[in-house]
Amino acid sequence: MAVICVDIAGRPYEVRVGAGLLAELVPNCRGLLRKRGVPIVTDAHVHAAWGEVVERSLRDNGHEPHWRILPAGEATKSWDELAATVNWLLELGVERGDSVIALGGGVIGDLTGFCASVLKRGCKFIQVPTTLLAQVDSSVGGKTAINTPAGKNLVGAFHQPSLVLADLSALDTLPRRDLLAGYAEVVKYGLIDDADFFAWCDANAAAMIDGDAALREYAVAHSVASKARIVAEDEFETTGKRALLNLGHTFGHALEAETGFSARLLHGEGVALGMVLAARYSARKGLMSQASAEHVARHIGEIGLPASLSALGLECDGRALVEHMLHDKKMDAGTLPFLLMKGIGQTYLDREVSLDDVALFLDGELARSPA
Ligand SMILES: NC(=O)c1ccc[n+]([C@@H]2O[C@H](COP(=O)([O-])OP(=O)(O)OC[C@H]3O[C@@H](n4cnc5c(N)ncnc54)[C@H](O)[C@@H]3O)[C@@H](O)[C@H]2O)c1
Ligand SMILES: O=C(O)C(=O)C[C@@H](O)[C@H](O)[C@H](O)COP(=O)(O)O
Ligand SMILES: [Zn+2]
Repeated sequence: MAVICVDIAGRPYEVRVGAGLLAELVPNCRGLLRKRGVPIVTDAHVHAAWGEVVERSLRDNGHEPHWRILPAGEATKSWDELAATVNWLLELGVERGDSVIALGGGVIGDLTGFCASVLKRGCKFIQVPTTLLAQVDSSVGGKTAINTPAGKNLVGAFHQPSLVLADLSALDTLPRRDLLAGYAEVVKYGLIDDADFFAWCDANAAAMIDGDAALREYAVAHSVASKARIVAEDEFETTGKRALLNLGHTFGHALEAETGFSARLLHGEGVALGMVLAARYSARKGLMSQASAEHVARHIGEIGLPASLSALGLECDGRALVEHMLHDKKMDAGTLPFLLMKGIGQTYLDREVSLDDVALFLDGELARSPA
C-alpha cells in the first residue's frame, strides 16, 4: 500500500492507495467512526458493486450503515440532491465530529463533500473514491461543488476530507469508458509540469488501463502525490499554482455545458479534448511546437479518448463555446486567464488571451476533419 500525506497547513491527512481497502474499511478509518451509526452516501452503480463488501466491514466491526443511494451521473450534483442529503444527515443527528463517508466517483465525492462543508458549518468526511478519476484527482484537495443551470461547479466550498481510501480493487468493476475518462486526469499531471511522467504514460498507459496492477498503483500514487504537492502550495487557488490543475478544463467545462452535462460527454472526456485544444491553441500562438501539440493529440486519441472537436458533432460555433467560458471561475475583472503550454510539462497561466481569437480557433477546430 502507498500512503501519501496531503500537507495542508495545520490539517494534514492521509491518502491510502492499495487493493482490498473496502473490505477493511473500518480498520482503515482509524477511529474516525466514533458512533455505531455511519452515514454513507453512494450511487446506485457503486452500491450494486461494492455495497455488500462495505456493509460487511461495518457490521463485523459493530457499526450500522445508514445508506443514501443516489442516482448515478452528473445530474446528481444538484441543488435538489444537496438539500435532500443535508436534510437526511440532519435527521440522522450527525454532529460536527462525526464522519460522513462518500463512497463513489467524483459526483458522489463532490456532492457529499459539499454537504459536509455546510452541515452545522462543517462536519468531517471520508473520501472513498471508486473511480480512477476520483482516486487520482477529485477525492484529494478539498474542492466540492454542485452544478447550476449557469454552469459547472459554480456553487461549492473548499472542505478537506479527514482521510482518503483509494481501493484499487474498485477499479475492477468500473466500465472501460469511465476508466478512460479518469485517465485524462492522470496524464494531465504529466502535461502540467512532469514531462517524465508524460513519457511514462506514453509507455504504460495502455497496459495500465487494461488492468496491470503494479502500473495502476504507480499511476494512482504518482498522481495523488502530484496533486498533493500542488494543493499544499495553494489550497484556495489564489496564487495561480493550483489553477494549473485546471489544464483543459476551460474548454472541457464549456463542452460539458454545451452537451447539457449529459452522458454524451463525461467530465474526463471533456478534459481530454480540452487538453488537446489547449495544446493546439498554444501551438497556434507559437508557444509550443506543432509537433508537441500533435504528440498530445495522438496520445489522447490512441488511448481511446476524444481528440477531435469536430467528431463530437456539436451544432454550435466557437462563439457559443466562448459564451460558456464566461462562467469560468478563473474569470478575473472581465478577463479569462488560460492554461497554455510552452511544451509538454510546461503549463502556465496566460492572462493575455483574446476570447475573440479563441472563438476563431474553435471555429477552425469545429470544421477540421477528424484525424
Ligand atoms: N473536486 C475535484 O477536485 C474534482 C476533480 C475532478 C473531477 N471532479 C468531478 O468529478 C466528476 C466526475 O467523476 P467520475 O468520473 O468519477 O464520475 P462519476 O462519479 O459519475 O462515476 C462514473 C460512473 O462510474 C460508476 N462507478 C463508480 N465507481 C464504480 C465502480 N467501482 N464500479 C462500477 N461503477 C462505478 C458511477 O456510478 C458512474 O456511473 C465530475 O462532476 C467532475 O466535475 C471533481
Ligand atoms: O483540484 C483542482 O483544483 C482542480 O482543478 C481539479 C479538476 O480536475 C476538477 O475538475 C475541478 O473540480 C475543476 O475545478 P473548477 O474550479 O474549475 O470547478
Ligand atoms: Zn477535472
